[in-house]
Amino acid sequence: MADLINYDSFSKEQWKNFYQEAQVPLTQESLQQIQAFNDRISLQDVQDIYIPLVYLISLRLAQFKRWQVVQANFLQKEPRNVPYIIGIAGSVAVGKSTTARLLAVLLRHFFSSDRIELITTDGFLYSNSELTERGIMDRKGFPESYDMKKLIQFLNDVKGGKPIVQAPTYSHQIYDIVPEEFQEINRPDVLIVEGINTLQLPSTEPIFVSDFTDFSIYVDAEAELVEQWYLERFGALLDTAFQDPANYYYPYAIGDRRAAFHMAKRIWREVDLVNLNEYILPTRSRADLIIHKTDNHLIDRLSLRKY
Ligand SMILES: Nc1ncnc2c1ncn2[C@@H]1O[C@H](COP(=O)(O)OP(=O)(O)OP(=O)(O)O)[C@@H](O)[C@H]1O
Ligand SMILES: CC(C)(CO)[C@@H](O)C(=O)NCCC(=O)O
Repeated sequence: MADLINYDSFSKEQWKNFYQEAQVPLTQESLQQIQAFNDRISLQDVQDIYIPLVYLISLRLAQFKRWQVVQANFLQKEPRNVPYIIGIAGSVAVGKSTTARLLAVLLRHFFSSDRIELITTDGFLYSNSELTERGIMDRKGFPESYDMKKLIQFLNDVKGGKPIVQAPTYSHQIYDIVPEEFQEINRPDVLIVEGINTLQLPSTEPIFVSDFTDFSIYVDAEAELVEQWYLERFGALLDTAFQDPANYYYPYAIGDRRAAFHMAKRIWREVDLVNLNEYILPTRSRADLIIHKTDNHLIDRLSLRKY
C-alpha cells in the first residue's frame, strides 16, 4: 500500500510478542462484559492484539499526562486533568463500535481508577427530518450529513474540562437521532470517540476532530468482507425488529426477506461503499494505528505510524 510508507507493519505473531505480561481478565467480570455485547469476539485476539494495544496506550497516556504538567509549568499555571481522546475510524459496519466497546472494557479493567467514556459521532448526524429538509437523506454518513460544528464544540468542551457535556444519541433501530436523549460526559480521563468521520478534514470547518484526538485507530478490512458484515448486521436488525412496530426495519422484517436483503445490498453499494471509497478510506493514512481484519473479524496485521 503506497499510502502507508510512514508505517511499520506487523503480523499478529510479531505484535503479540511486543507485550504479553498482562492477561485477559478471563475469570472476571470484564470477560463477561466482553462476551455480553458480542459473544463472537475472539478471545485469542483480545490476548494477542488488545493486551499489547492497551499497554501501548498506557505508555502514550503516561507521556501525555507528563507533557500536560510540563506545559502547565511553562505557562506558570496549575496543571489540570486534560481528557485523553482516542479516535476510532473506518467504514460503516467494519466493527468500529465493537472495537471501541472492547477497548473501553479493557481500559476500565486495567485503569480502574480512571473514568473511561465512549461516544459515537453518529449522534452528531443531522436528524432524518433535517437531512430530508436539506435534500441529503440519501447521503447519510457523508461529510455533509454531520453537524460538525456541534461535534467540534462538544470535543472542545470535553477537552476544556467542562463538567457534564451532552452528546446527542443515534439509534440504528429507529434509524434516526433519538429526540431528547443525551449521553452525559463528565470530565473523563479517557474518551473514546468512534465514527466514520473521526479522521476527516471537512472543508467547511477550520478545525477538525483529529485536532482533539491524541491517538487514532483506523479499523480496516476489504470492502467485500465489510459488505458481508453489513448484511449480517442487517439480518440481525431484521430479526430483532419483528417484535417492535416502532422499529425502522419492522416493515422489512414482516415483509419478503429476499426483497429486504436486495434493498440492503443496494444501499451498501450506492451509499456506504461510495462513502468508504470517496471519504473514509482516504483518511486511513492519517491514523496512528491501522488494525486490519480478515475473515470472521480476525485481526491479521497492524500498522503503526512511525513519524
Ligand atoms: N471483533 C468482532 N468479532 C465478531 N463480530 C464483530 C466484531 N466486530 C464487529 N462485529 C460484527 O460486525 C458488525 C458490524 O460491527 P459494528 O456495529 O461494531 O460496526 P461499526 O463500524 O460500528 O458500524 P456503524 O458505523 O454502522 O455504526 C456487527 O454485526 C458486529 O456484531
Ligand atoms: C449511521 C451510519 C452513517 C454510520 O453508523 C450508517 O450506519 C448508515 O446508516 N448509513 C446510511 C446508509 C445505510 O442505511 O446503511
